[in-house]
Amino acid sequence: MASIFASEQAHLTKVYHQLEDMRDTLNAQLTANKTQGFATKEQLDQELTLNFDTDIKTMETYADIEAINREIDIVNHNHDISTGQLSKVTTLLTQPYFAKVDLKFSADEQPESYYIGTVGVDDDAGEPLVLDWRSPIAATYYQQDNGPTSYEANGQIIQTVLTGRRQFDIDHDNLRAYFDTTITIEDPLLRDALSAHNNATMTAITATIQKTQNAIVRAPNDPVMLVNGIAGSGKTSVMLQRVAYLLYQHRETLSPEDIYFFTPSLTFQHYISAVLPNLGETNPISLTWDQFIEDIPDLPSTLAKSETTSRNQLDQLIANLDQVTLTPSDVSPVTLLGNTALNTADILAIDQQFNHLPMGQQRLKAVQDVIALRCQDFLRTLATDKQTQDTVLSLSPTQQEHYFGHHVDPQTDDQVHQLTLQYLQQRASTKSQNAKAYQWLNFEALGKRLLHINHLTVAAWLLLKIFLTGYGNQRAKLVLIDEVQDYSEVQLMVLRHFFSKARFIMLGDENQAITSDKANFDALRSIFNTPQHPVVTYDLTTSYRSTAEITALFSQLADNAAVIQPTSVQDNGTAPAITVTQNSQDTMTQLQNQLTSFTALPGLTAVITNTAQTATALAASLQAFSPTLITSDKPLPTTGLVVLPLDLAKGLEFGNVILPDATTAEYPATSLARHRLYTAISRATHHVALIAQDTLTPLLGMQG
Ligand SMILES: Nc1ncnc2c1ncn2[C@@H]1O[C@H](COP(=O)(O)OP(=O)(O)OP(=O)(O)O)[C@@H](O)[C@H]1O
Repeated sequence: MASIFASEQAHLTKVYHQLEDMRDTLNAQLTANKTQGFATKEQLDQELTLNFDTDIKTMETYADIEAINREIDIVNHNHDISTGQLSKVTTLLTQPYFAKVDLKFSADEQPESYYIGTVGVDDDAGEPLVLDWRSPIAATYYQQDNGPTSYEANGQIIQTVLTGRRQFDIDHDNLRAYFDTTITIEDPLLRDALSAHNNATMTAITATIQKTQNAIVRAPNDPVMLVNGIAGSGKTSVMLQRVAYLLYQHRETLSPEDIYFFTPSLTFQHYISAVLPNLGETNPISLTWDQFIEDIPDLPSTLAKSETTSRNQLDQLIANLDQVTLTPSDVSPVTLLGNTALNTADILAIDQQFNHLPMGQQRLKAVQDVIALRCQDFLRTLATDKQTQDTVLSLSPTQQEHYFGHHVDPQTDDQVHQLTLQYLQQRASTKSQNAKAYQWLNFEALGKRLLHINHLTVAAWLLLKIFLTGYGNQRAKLVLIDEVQDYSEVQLMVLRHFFSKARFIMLGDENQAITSDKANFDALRSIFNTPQHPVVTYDLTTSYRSTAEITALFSQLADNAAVIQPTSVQDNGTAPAITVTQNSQDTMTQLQNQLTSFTALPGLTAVITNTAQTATALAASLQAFSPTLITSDKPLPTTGLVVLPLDLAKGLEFGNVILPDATTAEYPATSLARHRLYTAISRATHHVALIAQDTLTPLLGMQG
């Protein structure tokens, strides 16, 4: 054993030196590159004479500029390559690798060893020094199939034999321990990771991704994927690893700006924000549902925020749209610079020109195009107006620059007319947008008329606009929805159609549906299924977050309690503390005692309340503990006490959790309350305490 340790330490030392050499070489290259960059710039300043006197001189000048631009491009390109490489080497210098696989490719050859790290780098000879965890060979580490196994590279299945699988605990160039996981199914690295007390920010799980989780990280790129996993099963962690994996696999075609990530809260966005950067990747575009709505331009403020229209009504509306005939109340006049360019009758007449087409995108696009032409005609006529022409002729030099880009001196009537038209076009396009983007179509009025309702909802307005005009985001390639059980059917319909070209990955746990009227997973599938591409579901049933005792407590509240397993590597913890108090003073004393003991423990302590009002009131009365009251956009502190309502605790975790209002009144015997209690308890990693004044929630009857 000692000799294995010594030889692994020797290998690590060697790799570490190579990495240090690479870092020094890259730094030197970057310095040289910078010097060359300055030299090129100086050359540009000194040598380049801009001469546009004749056509030939102009062409020569352009050729010189082109040549210098090429040199600058080369310098920039070299700079980007060196910076990218340096960032990888720097990442590895904290921990060069975390695992090794020994693979035997043919019976008569010795196994080859591959060291796996957070990123990959090659040595000077172009041989892999450390393999990226996302590389094809690294799949054998995660699949954990000792003996014959295979992996896929460039579309080919490569057969091999896994003869060794070793994990390392490494700090810089210091090997602290190694574990041969072919010998034991224990996962010491996982145990270490789970006993850590870092609650303020989520950390990547690269070294310890489990087999079922790996199947999701490396899953085929199906159009719609649903990860159905119990609390703490690693849904968010796995999905972030998958994003890093997809960005690596599809580097040429997928970039972070193509990915939209729907999160439950801004606090949660802060919580996960470091994971991908630590994996060397840029975060995708993160947004909550509310941010998504706020970003929609032209959304009328009069729309109803709460959803009163059912999916069924919206399905019917969409199905019958092609039969719709526009009426005067459905359209608004088009005004240009304060003048009515087209009134409602004009617009309806244009629509009638296309009545051979069913109502829908094609027809309305045709109407839109004609309206745009008519607006141009209108401006052309306006440009003949003498007074407007005089205004143009008396524009100051600065105004001329603004409207035309240069000074003007029209000589003929025709030139004056042209300039006036240009001037009006400029003003019309910046000041009056209503000829654009179907603003002549009053979706709100149309929706109310068709649905026979007085208040149109945001979702109905959006769906109408999407189906009638093709409105939406067609650039997004991947949409991720975390905590998907908290979306209604109508919200999911909107997202599915708004991001019409995107693949979807949704993560959720029906046990954590903490508000009523949300879509269950059968409904979700019915929204996203297509005949060619049914939703592909992955189940995660092992919970990693909490001690066995806490997992047992929240598991009994699940709809599918039987399938939930605690992870076998979690150390034993302490029993949950459940206290019933007699009066409010007693409750406060219990809470303070519990806080005194919890805040002395490692990790964040959270008081999770059922409502935001209780959180605010409690935070005020617990000043002695210097609590941080978490409001929607606050990041978590690194230590101490936080007080927050359950809806803001979604997706987060805390070392120690207290539920101060575990009463019958707050958590009655309903399935919604059961889901809320399950969600609240499952936020705790190490310790949980429940306090109930008078009567404990009947949902925990067994704990009496
Ligand atoms: N393979 C793993 N290795 C190490 N830690 C893991 C692993 N899988 C999950 N965890 C840890 O378990 C905890 C829960 O993970 P995560 O938040 O991703 O789960 P989740 O299913 O999204 O949770 P929830 O739905 O309850 O909010 C995190 O601390 C995460 O680091």
